[in-house]
Amino acid sequence: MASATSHTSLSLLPSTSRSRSSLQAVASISSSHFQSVGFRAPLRRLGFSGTAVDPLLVLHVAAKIRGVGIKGVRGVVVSMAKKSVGDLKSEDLKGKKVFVRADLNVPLDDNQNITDDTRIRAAVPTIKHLIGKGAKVILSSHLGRPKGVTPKYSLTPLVPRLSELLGIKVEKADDCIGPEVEKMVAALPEGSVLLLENVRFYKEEEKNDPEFAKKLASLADLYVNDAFGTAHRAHASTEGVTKFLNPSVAGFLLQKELDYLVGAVSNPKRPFAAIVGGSKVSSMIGVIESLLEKCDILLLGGGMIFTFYKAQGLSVGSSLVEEDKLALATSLLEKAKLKGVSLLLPTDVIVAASGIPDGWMGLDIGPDSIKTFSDALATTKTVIWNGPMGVFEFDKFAVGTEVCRNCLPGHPKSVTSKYSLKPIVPRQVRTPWSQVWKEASFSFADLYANDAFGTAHRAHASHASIEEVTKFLKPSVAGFLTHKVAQRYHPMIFTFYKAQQGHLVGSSLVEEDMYKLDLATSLLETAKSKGVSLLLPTDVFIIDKFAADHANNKVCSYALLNYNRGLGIVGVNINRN
Ligand SMILES: Nc1ncnc2c1ncn2[C@@H]1O[C@H](COP(=O)(O)OP(=O)(O)OP(=O)(O)O)[C@@H](O)[C@H]1O
Ligand SMILES: O=C(O)[C@H](O)COP(=O)(O)O
Repeated sequence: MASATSHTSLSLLPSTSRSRSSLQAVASISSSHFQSVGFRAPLRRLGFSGTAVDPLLVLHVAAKIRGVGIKGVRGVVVSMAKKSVGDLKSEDLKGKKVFVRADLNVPLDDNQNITDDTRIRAAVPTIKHLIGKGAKVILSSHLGRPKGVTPKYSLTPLVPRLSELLGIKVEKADDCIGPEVEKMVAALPEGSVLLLENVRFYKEEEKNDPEFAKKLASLADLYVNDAFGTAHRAHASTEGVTKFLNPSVAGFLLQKELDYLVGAVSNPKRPFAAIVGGSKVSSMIGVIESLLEKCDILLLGGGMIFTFYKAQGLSVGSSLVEEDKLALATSLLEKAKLKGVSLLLPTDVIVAASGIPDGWMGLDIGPDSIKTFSDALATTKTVIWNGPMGVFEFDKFAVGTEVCRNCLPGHPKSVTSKYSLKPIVPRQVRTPWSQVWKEASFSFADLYANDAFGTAHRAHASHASIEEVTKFLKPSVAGFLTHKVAQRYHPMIFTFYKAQQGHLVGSSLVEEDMYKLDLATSLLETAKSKGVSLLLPTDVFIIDKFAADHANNKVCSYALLNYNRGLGIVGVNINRN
């Protein structure tokens, strides 16, 4: 696929020579990767050639497939010897007080509404099983990372949804230990649930303080851990309590995830890839070392990559670096080589200006890396994933994580992850949102005006109130603000694209008359003859399904807007036929 213009470097970063020299136009990623995402942050190519683009990858993977084919491994799920809640008999549970640690760390909006209840729903089978057998469930969780008692991290907003899903009225305590809680526990009838307050309101929780663990344990007769998302933490309510409660067993969710994980790691369908991201290499040393023994391809992303870059002598600006782990990074790279594991580091990153004047921070992997990673993932049969590729909490740095997620083999079943991707999957994507919105919201109005210019680029998948609504309300018109800005950033580039034979412009604004097309061609030629570097964006941010249906889609002016702001132009390549 070629781009609209030559791959000229665009100097869009602030005027430090280092920045200039390292920024290039994005040109090599297929549009399908970007149908639903948009880049609006600068890109920096890192030139990390040592391990990133691995020409031997295909051969290596083919060799692994041949090697493994002989063993004939087929996606075996290995059962853990650990006891689970399903192993407990009715007589073990009837009338018993069961301390259930779940991970109810759900996202809440500013009004304390749950924006994604996946974790609550995931906890339900275990709780229902227990109450169905006459147990008294003492339900515990953390929410967020509070420092002391913090009302906005109270578990109270979860009570209605929990009650609804369980079909019983869930009681809620204002604390998680102490005489009041003990009283409430004593009053619990069989088959009921008492939700304790956020266990992290006590600093002793994260410190795994034995006294605190003992107090929690004293509330119950036995223990069930179903908090998979928190299973990597040795906290009082996850690890500490097990020293005081017997039996201590896994809940259904934890058991299921462990089965997948153990199956995936000990007996993977090959090629077997591991994706390790997140913020720090220090917290992943053990994971990486152990994965190097097992996997064929190791993809590294997130903040930890900068320690690897720095260890290779590359400049990393103000990005996250663990200075004391440079030697470790080098040794991990060497170990990968030794073990024949294709260790892929991103070759480019998306950067953001930081408060430090001369600094930039790498906050997501860039398009080239995404392409490399996607290609690598396309060859695999098993993937385990821990940690995001970038600062996914911000839309513009969530792209690497999101695109990799979409490339997973057999997505989503073959994946096991400590790191849940659900916070970055817009809720509407997972529900039949067009139907929901059609019935719920759009029926309120007779016609529609969109004046949300700042959100105008959001038509791709998730924002029904911007694009989907227009299918149900006629007329749908621009508000004054949207109209004004659209006029100002008149996307003339598409006339130039069209004038260059063969470029697809979808439904973008083109001045079709031959005069304008000829004019555009002659301007391009004049620029050439005068030796002027006429730079057109090599890619643009589009709305709607550009790749699927070029004819009926529009290309928005965001690239130009960003160009004018000096923010960089990244997004979807302009295709040639
Ligand atoms: N390039 C980056 N620079 C800084 N932070 C990053 C980068 N990429 C990802 N992150 C951050 O990493 C975090 C996730 O990392 P991780 O899974 O290690 O969790 P953590 O909470 O940081 O660490 P832990 O769970 O070990 O306490 C996310 O909050 C994400 O914003
Ligand atoms: O959301 C999560 O990753 C889990 O609930 C664990 O939360 P934590 O990272 O704050 O321990």
